[in-house]
Amino acid sequence: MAWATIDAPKPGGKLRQYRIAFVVGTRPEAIKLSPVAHALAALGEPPHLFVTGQHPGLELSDHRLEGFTATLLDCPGQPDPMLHSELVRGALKRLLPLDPPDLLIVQGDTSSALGGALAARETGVPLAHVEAGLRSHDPNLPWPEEENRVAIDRLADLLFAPTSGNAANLRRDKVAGEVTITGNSGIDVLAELVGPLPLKPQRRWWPRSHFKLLVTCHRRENWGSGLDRLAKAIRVLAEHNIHCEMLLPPNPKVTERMTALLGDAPNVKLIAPLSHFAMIDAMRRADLVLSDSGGIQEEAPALGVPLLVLRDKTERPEGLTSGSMELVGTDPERIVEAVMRLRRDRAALRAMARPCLPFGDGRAAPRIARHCLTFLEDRIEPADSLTA
Ligand SMILES: CC(=O)N[C@H]1[C@@H](OP(=O)(O)OP(=O)(O)OC[C@H]2O[C@@H](n3ccc(=O)[nH]c3=O)[C@H](O)[C@@H]2O)O[C@H](CO)[C@@H](O)[C@@H]1O
Repeated sequence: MAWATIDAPKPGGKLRQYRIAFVVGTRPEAIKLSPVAHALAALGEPPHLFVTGQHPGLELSDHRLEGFTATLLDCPGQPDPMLHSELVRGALKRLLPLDPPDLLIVQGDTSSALGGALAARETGVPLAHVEAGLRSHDPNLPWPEEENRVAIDRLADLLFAPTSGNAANLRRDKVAGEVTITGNSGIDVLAELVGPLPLKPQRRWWPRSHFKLLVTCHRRENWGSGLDRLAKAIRVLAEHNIHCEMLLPPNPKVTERMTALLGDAPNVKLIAPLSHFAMIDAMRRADLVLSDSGGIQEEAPALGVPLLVLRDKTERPEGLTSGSMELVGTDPERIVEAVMRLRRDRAALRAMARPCLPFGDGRAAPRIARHCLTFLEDRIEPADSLTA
């Protein structure tokens, strides 16, 4: 494995170069780990990336990660996410002992993150979890992510909780590792893309000929009948002159189904996956977003974009408390009622569109990077000085 090295003395006069590695499997992991990688690099500790291949089309350069050394694990996502975790775990169990990192960092709740966490534990590599403590308190919603979160948090030495509610979940679970509230690094990325946070309210809802929705739906729980119900709601809304941009996810099964259900619907435009910048722009241009995504629940409040969440439960209740989003599930009547109500009631829509920061202030990554270094200094340097 090629570790990036820096010849100059470390900031603070230290000569020790730590070896920090990340596991990156999916687009949201790349989005949220990019600012952490850059914050570590700014402290003289550029991380090495283990890219699992869970999302085969993932381009590191789309997320400003191309400058970091990387090992490709060649473990594409599997229909059975548990099998995928096993593949990542096996690949890393072979690689980590060859040149062990001082710290392995995983993010979120993907099968890549779980595989990385298990491999770290089994090879004795300390583990940090970015985005720790999220809980829907229902092992099936979302599955397997809720189980993955609980398992990773139990294994981690360092737990970076985005919010105080996430930290409370971790205390309730009596995790053994050290918990720090940092904010979500996904909000740091928004600050890079749209400018300093908090944003000023920008939406006016001047009378327009049509009301515009942006819709994303990719969660496993919504495959099958959930997609049928959502498509039914969108057809009804389109008949009421509500224009809908439906974002097709990379998953071909979901894309084929949505194309079959909505390909010919008037006022509905099906669009291919967008770059993160284009996605944020599309969210800001929509009057209302409908989504089952986790990351979009964090981004919408910060951008001041009203959001209806196409799920029955969320692990991000902070967005509900802030008034930026509502849970509507996938019942067509409930979705249509909520959209029509908000189209009529502009005051309610405007109240949902006040930019707010329940998931972090945009400075999570430097906090996470500093904590990682403090942990390594405390852990490694005393041992080094004993053997010197
Ligand atoms: C159920 C759930 O919440 N699952 C998790 C999932 O992602 P999550 O559900 O957030 O995954 P998505 O695929 O929706 O990715 C969301 C991110 O991708 C961006 N986007 C979306 C569509 C598009 O065409 N282009 C684009 O750039 C969004 O702006 C957002 O930043 O993995 C994340 C990373 O571990 C976790 O934080 C989430 O908890």
